[in-house]
Amino acid sequence: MADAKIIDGKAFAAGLRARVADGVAALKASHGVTPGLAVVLVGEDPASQVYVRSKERALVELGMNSFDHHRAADMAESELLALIDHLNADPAVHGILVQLPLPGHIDSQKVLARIVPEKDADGFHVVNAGLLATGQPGAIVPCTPLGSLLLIRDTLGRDLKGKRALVLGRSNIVGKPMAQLLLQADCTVTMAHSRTVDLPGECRRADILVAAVGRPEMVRGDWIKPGATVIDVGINRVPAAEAGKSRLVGDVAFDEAVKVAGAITPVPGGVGPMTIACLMLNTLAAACRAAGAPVPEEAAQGMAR
Ligand SMILES: Nc1nc(=O)c2c([nH]1)NC[C@@H]1CN(c3ccc(C(=O)N[C@@H](CCC(=O)O)C(=O)O)cc3)C=[N+]21
Repeated sequence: MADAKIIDGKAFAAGLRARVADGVAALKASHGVTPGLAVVLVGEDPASQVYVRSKERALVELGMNSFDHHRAADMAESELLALIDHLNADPAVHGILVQLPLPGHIDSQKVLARIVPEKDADGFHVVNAGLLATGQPGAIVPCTPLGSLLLIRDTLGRDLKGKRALVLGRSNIVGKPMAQLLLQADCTVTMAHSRTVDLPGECRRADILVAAVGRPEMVRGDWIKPGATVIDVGINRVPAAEAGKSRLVGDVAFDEAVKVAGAITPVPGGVGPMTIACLMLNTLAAACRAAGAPVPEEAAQGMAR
């Protein structure tokens, strides 16, 4: 069999960013509103600094306002909550992102719960999780699952009815919302995790396999149904052959899987760039809702807007 089609998330994300930039320009023209995202970074973790910088760059490129709030790792939880309150009340801020993980002395759930749901650009607030789970209008969908669904629809077409989907991983930020989106799209959804009996067998039944467990190259080629669509959410840094160097690998053993799958996302260049593009889309959507303008269809994914 021919090798799988490699799903170019980087190219799709570039197209999505261009559509968001058009939406930003249209909202400025129609309502005089410039979408703004506040990015809150606590501490000096180098990986977090890289992500935050790429988010800020994307915002400016797309014509949006970027409000940076970098704070020391030892800031008090009460100070962070006060900053969130301030951003909640600021009409120029349409989205708020608190970069995770937070330092250990800060309760992340408490901080995320403080963001007003309408400004929760990550879609992590329990209100947004609940709106998504119950299929109600106005849900902000988490960026990585949203980006993954856009790639799945671009590969298989809009109609995913009756397909068997398996989500490997049950986190609140990827696995659970991914399963909700696929269910909303009329897939038959299985959620698998570390305690699943016969993980390879479960995976082999899936027409759509989404791997989000954070274990480097855990999903092997013989776990994959021939022709399946494989979405690899994992971004794992592992030692490279050359001493002292590292490389990025996904949760899927790509070289094996590419020989079996029908289509597969690479790491890097797959889901990662979609996460940032969808953060831009969610910020635009939040600004549209705040202004009473129509919300882009891509942000809603078939749910009521
Ligand atoms: N509140 C919050 N929201 C997040 O969305 C969030 C977060 N905290 N904390 C950290 C993780 C991680 N994350 C990534 C985004 C883009 C890439 C990405 O673009 N990756 C590139 C490669 C990057 C590289 O080369 O290092 C790729 O896969 O092609 C990766 C990881 C968002 N996160």
